[in-house]
Order: sequence, then C-alpha cells, then structure tokens
Amino acid sequence: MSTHIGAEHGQIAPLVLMPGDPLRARWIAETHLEDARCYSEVRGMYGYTGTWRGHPVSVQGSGMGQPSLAIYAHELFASYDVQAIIRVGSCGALTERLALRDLVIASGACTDSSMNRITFEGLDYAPVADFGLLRDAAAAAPHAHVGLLMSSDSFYATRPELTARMAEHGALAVEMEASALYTLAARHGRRALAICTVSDHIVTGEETTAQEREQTFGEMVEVALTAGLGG
Ligand SMILES: O=P(O)(O)O[C@H]1O[C@H](CO)[C@@H](O)[C@H]1O
Ligand SMILES: O=c1cc[nH]c(=O)[nH]1
Repeated sequence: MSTHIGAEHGQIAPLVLMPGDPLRARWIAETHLEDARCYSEVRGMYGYTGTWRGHPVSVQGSGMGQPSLAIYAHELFASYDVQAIIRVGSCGALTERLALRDLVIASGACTDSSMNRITFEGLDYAPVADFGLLRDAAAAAPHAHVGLLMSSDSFYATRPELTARMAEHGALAVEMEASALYTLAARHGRRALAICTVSDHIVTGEETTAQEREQTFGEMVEVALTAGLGG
C-alpha cells in the first residue's frame, strides 16, 4: 500500500484512467470495463482494475485540483510502476468554437498554479502531453479539439480577465489538473494525456448537471482506452 492508495503491488494496471470525480471512476469501471474489482476506497477516492478488450486497465479518482491529483499520480508512478495515466475530466469552454459535450484533447497545459513556479524557481516549464498518446487520441476522435487547457487552482475565478487572456493566446478550456499530471509524468519518465469533455460553457453560460458529469461522458473514456491500449 502507498499512503493514499490501498492496493497491493500488482493490483494496478500499467494504464490508468484518471477522472477527478471518484464516482465517475466507479461508473467507468462498471460500464466500460469487464471484471472490474475495487482495489482502493481510501478517503472515498475509488480505484478499480478490470479489462478492456482483454487488456488490463485501472481507473483511479484524483480529486479536484493539482495538489490532490499530484498525490495520486505520484503514488501510481512511484509505488505501482504505472506507465501511463490518461485524465478523463470535465472542463469549461473558453471559446464559442467549442460546444457543450465537445472533447478537448490537451496538447499542453497553461496554469496559474505556483507548484511549477516553486519547482523551477521561477523559470517557465511547458507541461506537454505524450506525443504518441496525443496522436492516437486525435486519430480516434477526429472531431475533437486539440490544443491547450488552462489548469487553474480556482474553480471560482477571482481574476477571470487572466483566464480570458489565456483564451486570447489559444487556451480552449479551463480545468484544474492537467498541468500537474504532465509535469509529474515527465519527472517520472512516464506517459500522460488529458482528455476533457465540455461540461459547462464560460462564454454562453450553458452547463450540464452533476449526474451528467458523473455518468454520461463515455465518449472520452472510449477515446482514452483506444489511445492507451492501441485500439
Ligand atoms: O470533472 P473533473 O475530472 O473533476 O474535472 C473538473 O471538474 C472539477 C471542478 O468541478 C475539477 O476537478 C476540474 O478539473
Ligand atoms: O475546472 C473547471 C471544470 C469545469 N468547468 C469549469 O469552469 N472549470
């Protein structure tokens, strides 16, 4: 067991899908995987391992925000030898080019977090996706938007004009974890990708319900499984 994950070594697959919502993790395991077994309920942050088309795959909730995701991603890479993590999240669209329920595949992630600023002592690190996962996800979802996510530490922005400036420089949508995931994967020499479904629209004000965010964002899950396991 690691500090926050109650699995024995060998119980977690080399590929992990990672939603923020632990109940989305349970839904993914129950509806997209076969023979899924729960390996961790620590803090209610569920983790499951099952199979998809005969390949072992795990799904682990990360919680909300970069500090929480960093705990789970670090322990998966360092203690369970996980080789690839694909975040399957929700996001808020920053441009009218995106519609509710569209997919965003993140080539890179901007951030307002201080985590990397502290790590790199003020230098600007560029957190990017694994190229192979990005290429295979884009091929599996040709209609998806490929580009930048903005990983914010604040769901309720106190400086929305700064997020808007990111959008003016190409950020497609805002979420809260991709930047830390990409940085940690690089640190551990592993692979990572973030795929998000537009759950709400910052420009138009449209939104989905909590139940929809938990149980209906299946397309990004299939794209993640296809990219992570080679179809
Ligand atoms: O739906 P998840 O994967 O949790 O992702 C998004 O939703 C949460 C905010 O509601 C943040 O974690 C954000 O990144
Ligand atoms: O972090 C998030 C996730 C969904 N929608 C937002 O506006 N922000």
